[in-house]
Amino acid sequence: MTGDSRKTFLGFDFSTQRLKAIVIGEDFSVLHEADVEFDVDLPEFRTAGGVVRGVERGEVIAPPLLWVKALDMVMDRLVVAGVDFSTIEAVSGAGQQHGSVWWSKDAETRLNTLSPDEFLHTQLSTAFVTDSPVWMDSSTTADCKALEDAVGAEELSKITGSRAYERFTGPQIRKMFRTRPRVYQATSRISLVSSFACSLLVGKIAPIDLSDGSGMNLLDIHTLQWDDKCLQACGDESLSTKLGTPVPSATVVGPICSYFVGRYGFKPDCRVVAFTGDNCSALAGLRLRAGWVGLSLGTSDTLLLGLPGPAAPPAGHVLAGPTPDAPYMALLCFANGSLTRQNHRDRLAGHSWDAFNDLLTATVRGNMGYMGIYYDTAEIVPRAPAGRWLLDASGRAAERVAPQFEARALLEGQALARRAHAEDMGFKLDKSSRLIATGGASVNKELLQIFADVFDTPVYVQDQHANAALLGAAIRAAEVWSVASGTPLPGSELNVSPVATPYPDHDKIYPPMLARYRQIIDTIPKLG
Ligand SMILES: Nc1ncnc2c1ncn2[C@@H]1O[C@H](COP(=O)(O)OP(=O)(O)O)[C@@H](O)[C@H]1O
Ligand SMILES: O=C(CO)[C@@H](O)[C@H](O)COP(=O)(O)O
Repeated sequence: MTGDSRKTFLGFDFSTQRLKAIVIGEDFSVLHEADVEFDVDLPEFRTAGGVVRGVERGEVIAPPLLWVKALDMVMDRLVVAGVDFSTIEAVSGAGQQHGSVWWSKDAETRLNTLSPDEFLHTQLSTAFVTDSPVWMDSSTTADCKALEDAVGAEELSKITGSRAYERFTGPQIRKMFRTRPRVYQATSRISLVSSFACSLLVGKIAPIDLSDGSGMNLLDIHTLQWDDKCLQACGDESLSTKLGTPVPSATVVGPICSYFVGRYGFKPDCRVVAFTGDNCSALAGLRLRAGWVGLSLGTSDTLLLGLPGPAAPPAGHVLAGPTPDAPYMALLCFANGSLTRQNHRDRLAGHSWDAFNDLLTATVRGNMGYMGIYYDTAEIVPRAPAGRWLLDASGRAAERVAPQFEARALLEGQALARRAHAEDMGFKLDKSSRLIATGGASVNKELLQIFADVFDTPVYVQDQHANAALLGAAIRAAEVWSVASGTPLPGSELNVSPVATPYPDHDKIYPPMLARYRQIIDTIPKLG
């Protein structure tokens, strides 16, 4: 459709299990969508849940070529969906946080000279020196300790907004520097998953944005620059060059590269806006108001809150925010989210969420005293190894428990954990609060009902789209383009609708369970 005057905006989400793409109009309405599920659509990479378990305990990686191949695949699906790429004014994206991409010495040249006649993955087959450690990796406990010893645990939290966490990129870089020095030396640049994905779109190594950059234990969230002490503790003098200078999230990184112009028909002046972390993008997509807390139910479960200024939390994280409305944000992440729910759904009810929900409704709130903690993968909050604890009403380990009690124990246990640790981090929740749920599991009303009862607050979902990170990516592209080009856009307000409100007796059931949850986690083993 040449000469079409519509303006559209493209967003990507390179999340843990899939790559999603969305095209929105000037009013932010959704025009087209496509996605690529890594395990199903790219079986040659042999991922399970989008990742590969490494040989070492706690090691979790993903091959960057998987994401490269997925990009061409999702683009082809957008073509089939009828997208006219010549109307796209700007592109942005989100990526799973903390994962690092290790570029080889010739990567920049390869990115600069991409030919539209060949697939990206054939042209970039030698662009990476190793697989990417991702956010589920928990193999860097020794590096976290070394970083905290070098900087001071509280000082690190003051500077970077987080104590040292296994999945954070600084400790991951330190492990690479320590255990695989040749890989470290052979690396020209280190990207986050978000800035790596952006690099493919701009045909050069794109800068790390400040919001996702705050998930590394390397950035001073006050000065918004790399902190020298943290850099020294994690690598050598070449580390700041390998990372490049971080930029505000609202930066136009460049025009789209000629590969996308030649292959898909983008305009040469289509702008690429810095990509950010998926949770940062979700915060942008949810456009949270005061008192609203975001609940992202993707592979991980996260709680999100906009903050007016930086803070030094004892647990959880404070990041630079992704938009001017949210200069800072609080984030609490639980590793055992949807994949853990899905594993136990398969075990207890077969492959159907409806059958799993039937189990949930076959037992009462409070679950006759059965409580469970299910960590299929090492947990982040609290820091604990994989394990499973199921207790009966008298506090004894329960065995051979009927599936309905297990199903509810799993979900009530998860919701109680989210609430307890949110309180510990200082998330303010009261009757006037709202939880705004997003991500794959936010379509499950039985699950959201449990969160409403445990949190003593109604749960809402966004009307426009179930995936705020993806929508947020396209909205960020539109908003940054609008400012940069001086072209006002009509945009649209966020509409949310209530899907679950607390039952009247919830406050008799869940506060005692919350106290019991705290006692139980005191007794389970901890990482480190
Ligand atoms: N009806 C449902 N109830 C609970 N969870 C669901 C439901 N439908 C999908 N999911 C979960 O959503 C998850 C994917 O969510 P998504 O936000 O796409 O993840 P990510 O962004 O991390 O790749 C799957 O692991 C699946 O278990
Ligand atoms: O580690 C974190 C946040 O700190 C995770 O939330 C990742 O960002 C993965 O996100 P999802 O794929 O689960 O949305």
